[in-house]
Amino acid sequence: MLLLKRSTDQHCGGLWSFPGGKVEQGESPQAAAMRELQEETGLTGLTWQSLGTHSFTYPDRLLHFQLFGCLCVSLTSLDCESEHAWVARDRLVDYPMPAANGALLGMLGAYRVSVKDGNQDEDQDRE
Ligand SMILES: Nc1nc2c([nH]c(=O)n2[C@@H]2O[C@H](COP(=O)(O)OP(=O)(O)OP(=O)(O)O)[C@@H](O)[C@H]2O)c(=O)[nH]1
Repeated sequence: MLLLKRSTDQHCGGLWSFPGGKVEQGESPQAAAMRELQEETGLTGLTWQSLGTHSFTYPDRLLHFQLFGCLCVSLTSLDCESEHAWVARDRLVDYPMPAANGALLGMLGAYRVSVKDGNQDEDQDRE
């Protein structure tokens, strides 16, 4: 899984978060996820899966999340402004994240990845 370290001037600054951001007017949640991934990491995601929705209230804002999983098959375009880390699913707990992410991590349990490559199913390690 790809995590980005939030800059100190952002909401939840200094914590690790998934690539993402706010949906713009007239944009679908998946289109927003694809755009934010591209803007924040330079990557293009494939085989997008919706993993569910979650609402969380911070002291200063109410947020509605829609979480997607995708594969990033080619990493040659990786270009993150912020510090980033590729983290195995079972190590995500080692990275301090915003309070809302507790539930998001639970939703990742529904994410199953396999890439059809000829007759073989391969596990993909860049989620
Ligand atoms: N991208 C992202 N945002 C998260 C996560 N968890 C979480 O609580 N948030 C919150 O979701 C909100 C939207 O994220 P964002 O700040 O990245 O969105 P953005 O890039 O469109 O906004 P900006 O351009 O104003 O910084 C923020 O309040 C952020 O703290 C997460 O895992 N990833």
